[in-house]
Amino acid sequence: MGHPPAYDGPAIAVSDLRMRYGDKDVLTGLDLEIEPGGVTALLGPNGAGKTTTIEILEGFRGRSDGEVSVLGVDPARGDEAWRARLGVVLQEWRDNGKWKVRDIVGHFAEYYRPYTEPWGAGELLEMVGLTAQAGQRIQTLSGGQRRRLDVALGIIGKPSLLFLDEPTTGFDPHARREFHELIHRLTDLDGTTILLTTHDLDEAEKLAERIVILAGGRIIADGSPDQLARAAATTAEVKWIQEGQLQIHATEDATDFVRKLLATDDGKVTELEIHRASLEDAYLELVAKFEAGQAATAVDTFLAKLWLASFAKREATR
Ligand SMILES: Nc1ncnc2c1ncn2[C@@H]1O[C@H](COP(=O)(O)OP(=O)(O)OP(=O)(O)O)[C@@H](O)[C@H]1O
Repeated sequence: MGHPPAYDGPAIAVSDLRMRYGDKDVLTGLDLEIEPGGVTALLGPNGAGKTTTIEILEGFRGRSDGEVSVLGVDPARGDEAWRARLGVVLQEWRDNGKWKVRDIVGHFAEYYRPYTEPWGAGELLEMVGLTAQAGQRIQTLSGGQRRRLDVALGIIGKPSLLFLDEPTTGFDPHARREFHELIHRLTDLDGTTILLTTHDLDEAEKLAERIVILAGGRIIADGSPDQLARAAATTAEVKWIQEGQLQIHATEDATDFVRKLLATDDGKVTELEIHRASLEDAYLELVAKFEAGQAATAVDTFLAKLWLASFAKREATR
């Protein structure tokens, strides 16, 4: 009654999305499909285009080219009823700090009422852990409390799809943990799909069942935290000193390599070390190269590591 018809396609479907600012290509052909339910993290270094992507999906930003469907609607043509099915938590937004927490929640609830039955202020503030702050002015909240209010305002209309842009930037470890607990609580709500952006791999691994890595204008890796970790962990780096020289060799079978090395070294190998690359190593290297302005090399190296790993896996299953 008054509610939009149920939609049972993908929550998000993006095909060959392109975005160019002036003469700078930020997205160069992004393909992404997200089924309803669960948390997906869009992970990437600063400047990779995460905010651009999420703002296009939210309908806040036009695109240069490509097909985009969010809850079955092109965001460029989304109406108010469509918007009311989305929850949006921006990187930061300004409001009047003199408002009381309970009052701003009530104000936002009214916006959604023509389309849906919003959360009541009491239960919503309880859910985000702000009951004690209900009568406080926004300007007196801590950073973590402030962010929880942002989330409360994002979910007040019981959205089918919630966007969170860099939700924990600037948090201390305690606030971050509390926030992660809040997200886990939200995913227990009926069928809410969450897409969040972060540049922190640890956060993506803790929060999301699917991690999509964006770099160099496109998606360069996509999988569960476990799948990506396994893909990155297959290659090992063997380091040793021989006749005063540091030697390094990358291999998928470190045991076999070391056995052969020691069988023929005449006792000259010292300081032998085996380091198995982790997803974190691969990702940190990607970020460092990206920040040094070597976007193309960064992506190639990262892909080589994951490719080598998936190739090794294919060989092993033959
Ligand atoms: N309105 C704009 N005009 C011109 N360039 C822009 C605009 N918005 C973003 N950019 C550029 O596009 C690139 C991607 O920016 P975007 O904010 O989407 O990246 P991001 O991955 O969200 O980064 P961060 O993690 O730092 O928020 C950056 O180089 C940025 O400077």
